[in-house]
Amino acid sequence: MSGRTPSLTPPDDAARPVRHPEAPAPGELLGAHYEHCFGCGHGQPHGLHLEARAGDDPDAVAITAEFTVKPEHQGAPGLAHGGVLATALDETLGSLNWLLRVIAVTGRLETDFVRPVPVGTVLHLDAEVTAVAGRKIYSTATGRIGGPDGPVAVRADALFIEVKVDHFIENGRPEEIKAAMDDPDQVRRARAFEVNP
Ligand SMILES: CCCCCCCCCCCCCCCC(=O)SCCNC(=O)CCNC(=O)[C@H](O)C(C)(C)COP(=O)(O)OP(=O)(O)OC[C@H]1O[C@@H](n2cnc3c(N)ncnc32)[C@H](O)[C@@H]1OP(=O)(O)O
Repeated sequence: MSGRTPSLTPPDDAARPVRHPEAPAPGELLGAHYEHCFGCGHGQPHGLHLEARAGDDPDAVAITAEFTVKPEHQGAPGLAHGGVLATALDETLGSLNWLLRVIAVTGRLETDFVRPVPVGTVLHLDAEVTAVAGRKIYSTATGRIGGPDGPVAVRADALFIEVKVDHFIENGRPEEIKAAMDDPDQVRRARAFEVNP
């Protein structure tokens, strides 16, 4: 059974998350935040190509996402690699921050693997921010198989930490940082760094 560690439990004075007024509308596809992202980028041939959508409840900071397990995502024969499934959860949880319009990175990700996930399966994910305390964003995600209401195969609790854009500029490899910053498309440039255009 899942036993969440104390650092994933929001403090008593944590705030309810608030969807940014300019967040994507309920049901809207989020698209890739960065074309070379392993989780969502369209320019990554072996990536997950995860497609995330803003959740239907306008009062919740929530999203849904889908990821199809391909042969290149195997661990055991015919089954998804656990690390790939954790990546799908991480990417889905990371996409939530676009609804808050906050730049944040994963600090902690705790994953339960409940059922094996065969190649060819569509993993139906849903994720929600549960609380915000200063720079700390608490969120949770579930992945189901056989349909959006199917049995749970994976789930995760996470703590994301808000960072400044300097986090990427100071730590990323200069070639990719320069290419992302030089992108003439303002919205794409902003999304690569998950900031307001
Ligand atoms: C050109 C390309 C551009 C691309 C632009 C992309 C931009 C859009 C990104 C979206 C991407 C999506 C993809 C999926 C999301 C990833 O996979 S992100 C990648 C994986 N994550 C990382 O690389 C993070 C690596 N870690 C770090 O850089 C640093 O440890 C962190 C997380 C920034 C924290 O360091 P810090 O800012 O010095 O924070 P610190 O003061 O230590 O801690 C702040 C608070 O958080 C708590 N905390 C920090 N870490 C932890 C932890 N691991 N566990 C528990 N508590 C923690 C501290 O206890 C502290 O709590 P309080 O004392 O305030 O109560």
